[in-house]
Amino acid sequence: MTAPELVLTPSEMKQADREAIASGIPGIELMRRAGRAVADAAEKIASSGGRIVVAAGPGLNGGDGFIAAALLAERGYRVSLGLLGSLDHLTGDTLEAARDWRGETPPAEEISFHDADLIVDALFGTGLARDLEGAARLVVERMNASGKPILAVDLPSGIDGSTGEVRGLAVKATHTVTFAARKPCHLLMPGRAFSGTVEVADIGISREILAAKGGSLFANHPPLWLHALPKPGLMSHKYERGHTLVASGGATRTGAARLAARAALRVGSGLVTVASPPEALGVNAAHLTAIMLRGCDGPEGLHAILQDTRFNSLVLGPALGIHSGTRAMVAVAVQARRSLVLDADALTSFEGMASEFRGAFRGAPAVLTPHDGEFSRLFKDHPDILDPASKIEKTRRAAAYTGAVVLLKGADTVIAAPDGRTAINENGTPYLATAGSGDTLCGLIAGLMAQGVPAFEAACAGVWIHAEAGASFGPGLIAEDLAELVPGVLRNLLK
Ligand SMILES: NC(=O)C1=CN([C@@H]2O[C@H](COP(=O)(O)OP(=O)(O)OC[C@H]3O[C@@H](n4cnc5c(N)ncnc54)[C@H](OP(=O)(O)O)[C@@H]3O)[C@@H](O)[C@H]2O)[C@H](O)CC1
Ligand SMILES: [K+]
Repeated sequence: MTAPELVLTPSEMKQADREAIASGIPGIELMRRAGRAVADAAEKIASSGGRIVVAAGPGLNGGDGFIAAALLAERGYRVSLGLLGSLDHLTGDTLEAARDWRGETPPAEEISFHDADLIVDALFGTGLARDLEGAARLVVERMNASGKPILAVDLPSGIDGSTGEVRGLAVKATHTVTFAARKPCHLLMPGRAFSGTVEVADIGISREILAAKGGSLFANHPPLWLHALPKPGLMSHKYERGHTLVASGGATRTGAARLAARAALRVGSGLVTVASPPEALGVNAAHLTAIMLRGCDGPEGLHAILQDTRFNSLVLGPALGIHSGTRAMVAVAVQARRSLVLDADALTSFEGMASEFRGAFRGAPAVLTPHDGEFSRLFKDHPDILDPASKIEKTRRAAAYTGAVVLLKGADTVIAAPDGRTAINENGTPYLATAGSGDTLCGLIAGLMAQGVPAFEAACAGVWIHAEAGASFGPGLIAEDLAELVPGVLRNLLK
């Protein structure tokens, strides 16, 4: 089975580099391999004998650029190289790499990109330390204005490797070659959009070293959680596949719960029940068939239903209303220690009250699924959680604080477990930004937990399945479609 894809932060990658060097691969050799991978990638983009312009920076990223430039010239390309900063200031492996290059080294701000078939961006990689200004900014502006294909070395210059943020200005690359493992900026927005097609080149750093220095951050793909998905056997009974309970809003706000319920059923929860306020029983009954229905009058009603221990997984939040009654429902659910998904109103009802969530979810598996706005409202009195520039860091801190798996939604959804395991999702589609889409996601996660899938794996799998379903449909997608697309996604996954 394929191993999960490790993603390393720039500082983890630096440690892995050091470890690889300590284990006997000289730094210059790592750089030569990196430079060769860049040259190989350039050859796939620019036709033979074409013109390639390399912009090299003062650090090791620039060193990779010198190696690539020298190799491409040897291979018959017409190569020119512009250097940011002075040749006299180059040191270490970069200086050694520069000696391979036989051509001129005019200032990068003076080289022309207009007749290039390909631009190689080797200005800055993981060592970017501040916003682009002056000469660096000028070069990047001209590269972007050229309209030529740009191959970024390691990452597009100006993008922060650990957060994916633009530091003032960044290269808009069409291709990126990175080394050993992807960095967060290749998956997080906006870095992902600036990276173009990303290729990971093996430069001989072993997976053992990568896993020892990184090991807690992953790209969210099936190898991360497929092993945890249930595969119902011939003898399995619907009660063994769990019973998901979804709380419904009032008479005019019932659709969200039914969307979640349908998704839970489609993802394999053996039974699913909508818990409905008495006044909404009629409207819910008119729309439900395979899904069961129970009257549930507020927190007391929920408490009574949960006396039946077969309800093992709950969704609370979609369209429940923002008020103390919703807080009381959450309290009942937490006390009952069932698998729990909290979304929407169940989060916003705790605006500025995150302290009530402190460690609250340590007793049973729980997943919180905020979007940015819900996250900011919930943790508004917690700058330590809201302030980090990195979405990964924010999500991890929220998970550590609450003891729940936290799933911070977006084009680059991040899922973090309290133990630090974190995944970044990348198969999303803009078509998922449609009313009710989040309700469906809650149902998928709860339905997986009902079947015994642990919270982190359920959240990761739920996000991926949800996005895959959305992407398979494309334009015109509405939330009602999503649950119906789940069987096709599962069929492919489980075959
Ligand atoms: N296994 C690997 O991944 C390998 C990666 N390699 C390459 O190494 C780079 C990282 O190299 P590093 O030297 O640490 O950093 P950079 O080259 O990205 O940048 C550092 C230099 O850039 C200057 N700098 C930083 N920010 C700015 C800025 N905003 N404006 C101008 N100059 C800037 C910095 O100067 P300081 O004044 O801050 O010191 C440095 O001079 C990695 O990305 C890979 O490409 C190796 O080849 C080995 C294998
Ligand atoms: K770069």
